[in-house]
Amino acid sequence: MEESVVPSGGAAIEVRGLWKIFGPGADRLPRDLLTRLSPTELRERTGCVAAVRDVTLSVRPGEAFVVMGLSGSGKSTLIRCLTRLVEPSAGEITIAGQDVRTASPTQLRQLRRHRVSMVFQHFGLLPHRGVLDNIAYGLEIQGVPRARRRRRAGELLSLVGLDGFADARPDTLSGGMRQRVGLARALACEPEVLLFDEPFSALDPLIRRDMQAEVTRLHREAGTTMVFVTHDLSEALRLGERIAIMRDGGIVQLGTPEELVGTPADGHVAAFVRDVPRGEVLSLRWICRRPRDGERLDGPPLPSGTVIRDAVPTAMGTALPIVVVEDGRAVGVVDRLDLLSAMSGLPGTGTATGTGRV
Ligand SMILES: Nc1ncnc2c1ncn2[C@@H]1O[C@H](COP(=O)(O)OP(=O)(O)OP(=O)(O)O)[C@@H](O)[C@H]1O
Repeated sequence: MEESVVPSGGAAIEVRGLWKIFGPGADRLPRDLLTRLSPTELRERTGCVAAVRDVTLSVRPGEAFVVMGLSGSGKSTLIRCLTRLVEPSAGEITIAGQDVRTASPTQLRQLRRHRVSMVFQHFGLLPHRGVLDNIAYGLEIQGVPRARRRRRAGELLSLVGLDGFADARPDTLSGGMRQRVGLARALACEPEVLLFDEPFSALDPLIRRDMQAEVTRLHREAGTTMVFVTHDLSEALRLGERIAIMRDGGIVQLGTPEELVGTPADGHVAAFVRDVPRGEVLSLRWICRRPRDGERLDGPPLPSGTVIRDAVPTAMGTALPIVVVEDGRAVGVVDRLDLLSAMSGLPGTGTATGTGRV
């Protein structure tokens, strides 16, 4: 094992106490000053910006993880710090088993070429090369022989649905097609971790949905760890198994879509998720409650992971409470009123808060 390859406790990405300060004398600012001052005070007193502010997070192998926040909240800086495209001011980062902060230039190069790929909003394609050669570019840098890299690039070309465009120049393609080329190029190297910085925000809404579905499919099939940066909540909910919401460089809440929608940590998160259709995100696991005295328990069973919307037809077909089942065991009940109140965001009649499980 190389010297700076450290165990990361099984995580694909481990970030601890990460800071990135931009501005005059940024790296000489004492830590207690940084933690004491609000973002505005820091800017006014020192002229510096804490783009990333004491971020700690851990991404599991094979997880689809989203970093979300408004413009200027620090998402891009955070994701760029992961491979030191932006040099962090302080903190620890381990990615694909590599201690990034102590990595030598050679180790960093190896990491970026072989193990971690990045897909950018503006594609980053080489304009003078055809599609196939663009896809093969990462393999070329790795020193893969020409015949092998062209064969692999050809496979990826098919995978992203661009058969027949091997020789086309990027500027003759639509935005969606160019993003597919960017994605194929990132996938060609079979990275352990894929980082996406607002990959779909330059695309039309329909193409954007196609690409999101494509990436979700690839994620399911290949199981690659993926981190997405986005400012779009519906994209975050569609792609992310867990979502970190950033504000002023820090993480305000990190959780599953259900946790963010069901129990937003503060007014900022609540404002973000206010318009989310709760019936499409919250599951029966979240809203089920203990049976009341005398309540019948011979109603139809449904798995606890069923989202509310999908439970509606069953609820319509019975007057009895639905029995919520997990691992072959009843964990609670929900009736029509519980479903309605959960969908509307109003408090239920019983204890349907996710805490009332049997
Ligand atoms: N190179 C830089 N020099 C100085 N300040 C910077 C630099 N890069 C980013 N910042 C500042 O750091 C903060 C976070 O920026 P960042 O681009 O990471 O946010 P973001 O959430 O990705 O926003 P966007 O979605 O608009 O890209 C902002 O206040 C930004 O102005």
